[in-house]
Amino acid sequence: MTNSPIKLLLVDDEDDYRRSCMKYMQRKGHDVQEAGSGAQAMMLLERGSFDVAVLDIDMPGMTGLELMQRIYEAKMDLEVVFLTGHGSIETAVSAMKLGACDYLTKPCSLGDLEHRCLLARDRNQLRKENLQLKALVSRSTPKQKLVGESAAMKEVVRMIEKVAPTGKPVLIEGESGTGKEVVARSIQERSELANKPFVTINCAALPEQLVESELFGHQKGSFTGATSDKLGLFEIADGGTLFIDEIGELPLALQPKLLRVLEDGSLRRIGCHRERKVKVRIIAATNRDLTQAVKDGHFREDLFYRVNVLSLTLPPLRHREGDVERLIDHLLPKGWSIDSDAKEALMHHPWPGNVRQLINVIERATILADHHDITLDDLPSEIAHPVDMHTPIFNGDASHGSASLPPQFVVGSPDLKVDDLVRTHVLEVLAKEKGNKARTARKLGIHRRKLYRLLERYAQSATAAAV
Ligand SMILES: Nc1ncnc2c1ncn2[C@@H]1O[C@H](COP(=O)(O)OP(=O)(O)OP(=O)(O)O)[C@@H](O)[C@H]1O
Repeated sequence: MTNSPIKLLLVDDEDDYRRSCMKYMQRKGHDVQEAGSGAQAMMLLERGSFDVAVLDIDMPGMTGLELMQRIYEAKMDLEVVFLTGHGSIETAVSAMKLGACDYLTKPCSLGDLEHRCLLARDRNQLRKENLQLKALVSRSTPKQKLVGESAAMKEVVRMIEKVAPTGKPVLIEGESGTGKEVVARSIQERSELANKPFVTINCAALPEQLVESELFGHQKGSFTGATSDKLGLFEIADGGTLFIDEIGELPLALQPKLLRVLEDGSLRRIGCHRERKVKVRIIAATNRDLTQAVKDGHFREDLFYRVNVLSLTLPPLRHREGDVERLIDHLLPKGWSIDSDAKEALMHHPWPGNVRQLINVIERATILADHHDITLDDLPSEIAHPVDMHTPIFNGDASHGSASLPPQFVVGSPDLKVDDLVRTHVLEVLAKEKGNKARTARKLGIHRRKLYRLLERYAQSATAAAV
């Protein structure tokens, strides 16, 4: 049992008893509020957050039992301890059935009441931790090693060690696939919150309408499809770390809500008036230039300063000297080898998709290779036989207004599919924009979410083709 202060609500219509209780609990260091009626208690419950409520059963107006019913229906996450007079044990049993965790018969010693409240508070915390653990188990990924010995990566590790123990918000910038999530986890592992929840959300991967309910939760019935109360990720991460990936994609309308949580830890679930308090460390990541997004009016300046207290930039893989080779050694499965030509080709590739792309290429090669040895033949042709990226793709016969494309892509050829053309163009632009999806989408004139969907489809069809 911990002795930290309990956030306590005392509800009793007997003024003298309630006040002496309140004085006693305050002397013991607890954070106490009082209510002389069920209605007044309900107001306080809707406004603040409590660990435990002590309710007297026999009150005029709304009885303790009715109040308990309201607490139960609103699914408030607090524990209830009942106070009952002699002869009302049966009522106390009904209260327990409604979910109260303990009851005491009046008159009782204040020391005993405090002891029961401490037990109730511990139970409340256990229940919360249980929820957090469940969320963690379903979302967690195994610990990942941050491979890299280049000067650029040594600087990243130095920064991780500096920012980790501060507990302050961190903004991680870097191209897609450079390892921003791995770095976020490694900051958490080196912080005081290492054993607390680490919860992640990717703002670009979710439809806009879902981001709000994922982050802040919702109340049953607050919109079509809200069939039950839902805890938001902020509440699940309470006491721990929330990693917000692609924060630049957070809808403008939601940004003030995030700003509030960052300012004083308060939030409201969708459709709920009750304010809740959370304590969460934010680590955000972006592959978009947030300063530019602020200038363009897509990202609030005040929020930018809140998330950008400390920042860290991940270099693209092509700027990490010697790390491609180290990563190859790390990624090759036990008992596998790679011949020198294939290794050379990998080391000379510019890796617009960074480490993630290298992982995919090696995975694909291990599917295609014979005898556990990767050769040039097992690598995608643009890596095994690179063409000069600066050679224009559309450099052909201008009089026909058509382009000279690689042989398999002759415009007008009956075998040429529109999908293949689109795919090639999308990937070329992505490579030219060095993996930056925001710029690629802008260049292509499509929304970023559309680009994400296309890339996901290409990745799936590449895996299917390899198999
Ligand atoms: N230095 C590294 N050592 C080992 N694995 C790494 C390293 N960097 C990245 N990875 C791996 O590369 C993949 C992509 O990393 P991650 O998801 O962290 O990138 P990201 O920058 O967050 O990408 P995005 O911007 O697309 O969300 C993951 O499988 C991760 O484990």
